Amino acid sequence: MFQKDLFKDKVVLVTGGRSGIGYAISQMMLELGAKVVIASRKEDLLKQAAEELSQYGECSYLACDIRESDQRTALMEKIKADNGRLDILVNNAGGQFPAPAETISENGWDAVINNNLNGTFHMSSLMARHFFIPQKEGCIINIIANIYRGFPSMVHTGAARAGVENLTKTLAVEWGDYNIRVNAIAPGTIESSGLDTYPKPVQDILGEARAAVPLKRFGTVTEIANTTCFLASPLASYISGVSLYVDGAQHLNGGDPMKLTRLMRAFTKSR
Ligand SMILES: CCC/C=C/C(=O)SCCNC(=O)CCNC(=O)[C@H](O)C(C)(C)COP(=O)([O-])OP(=O)([O-])OC[C@H]1O[C@@H](n2cnc3c(N)ncnc32)[C@H](O)[C@@H]1OP(=O)([O-])[O-]
Ligand SMILES: NC(=O)C1=CN([C@@H]2O[C@H](COP(=O)(O)OP(=O)(O)OC[C@H]3O[C@@H](n4cnc5c(N)ncnc54)[C@H](OP(=O)(O)O)[C@@H]3O)[C@@H](O)[C@H]2O)C=CC1
Repeated sequence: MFQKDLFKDKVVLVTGGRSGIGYAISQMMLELGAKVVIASRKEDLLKQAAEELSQYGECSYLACDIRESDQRTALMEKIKADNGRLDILVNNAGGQFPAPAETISENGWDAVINNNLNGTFHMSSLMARHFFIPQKEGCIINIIANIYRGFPSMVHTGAARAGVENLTKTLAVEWGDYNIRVNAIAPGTIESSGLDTYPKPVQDILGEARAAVPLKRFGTVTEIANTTCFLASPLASYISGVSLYVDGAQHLNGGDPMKLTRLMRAFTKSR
C-alpha cells in the first residue's frame, strides 16, 4: 500500500517488537526499507523474532526492560554504535492485567504504571536527548489503548495510558522546537498474541465484545502497523500531538464496560 522505499535508510526502534502488534509494525517497517531494532525482556523470544524478521530486512535486537534505566541506556548506546542515529521510536511495549480496582495491590499498581507510563516517558526522553534533538528531527509514536470511557477492569493501565496521551500533547508542543513529531495510536481490541495472555473471563466476553464494536469485528495487527507507518511517514508531516483511535468506533459504542469487572470479581472470589 505504501511506496516500497518509504523508510529507506531510516533507523527505527520498536519496543515490544518481538510479538503481536510490535512484530507487525517491525515487519512492515522492514518491508518499507527501514533498519529496525527490536527490544523487550525475554531474550530467547526476542532473538527468535529478530531472526525471523531478518528475512524482510536489517533487523537487530537487544534485551531491555523499559523500566530499567541501565538497560535503556545500553539500548541507546547500541543504536548509536551500530547506526549512529535513530529516526523513529515506536513505544509499543506495555501491558497490564485485568483486575477490579479494589483488588489491585500497591505493587501491582506500580508495576503497570512503571511499565506503561514511566517506561514510555524515560525511553522517549533518552532517545530525544541522544538522537532526535541533536539531529533536529525525529518521530515518536506511542501505542496506548482505548481509554475514552475510562478503563473498567484495568484502572492502572487506563491511568497510565491517559498519562501517555497527555505527555504526547506536551512533548509535541515542547519538542516542536526540535522538529520532533509526537503522536499516539489508541488501538481498540486487536486480535493479537497479547489477547491470549488474558484469563478466562476476558476470553468469555470476547464474542459479545466483538459484536458490540460498530464495525462488528476486532482489529488486526496489520491495521495498527498501517496506522503507525502512516504517522511515521512524510504523509503525516504536519500531524503532531494527536491520539488516533484505531478501533472500528469501539470507543463510541463498545458494549457494557462493567461486564468484565463483574466477571473478574466472581473469578477472583472463586480462586
Ligand atoms: C481487552 C483488551 C485490551 C487490551 C489488550 C492488551 O493490552 S493486550 C497486551 C497484553 N500483554 C500483556 O499485558 C503482557 C505484559 N504484561 C506483563 O508483563 C505484566 O502483566 C505486568 C507488566 C503488568 C506485570 O509484570 P511484572 O513482571 O512487573 O509483575 P510481577 O510478577 O513482578 O508482579 C508485580 C505486582 O503485580 C501483581 N500482578 C501481576 N499480575 C497480576 C494479576 N494477573 N492479577 C493481580 N495482580 C497481578 C503481582 O501480584 C505483584 O504485586 P504483589 O503481589 O507483589 O503485591
Ligand atoms: N491487543 C490489543 O487488543 C491491545 C493492545 N494494546 C497495547 O499494544 C501493545 C502491544 O500489545 P500486543 O502486541 O497485543 O501484546 P503482546 O503481549 O504480544 O506485546 C507486548 C510486548 O511488550 C513487551 N513488553 C512488555 N513489558 C515490557 C517491558 N517492561 N520492557 C520491555 N518490553 C516489554 C513484551 O515482550 P517481553 O514479554 O519479552 O518483554 C511484548 O513483546 C501493548 O502496549 C498493549 O498493551 C492496547 C490496546 C489493545
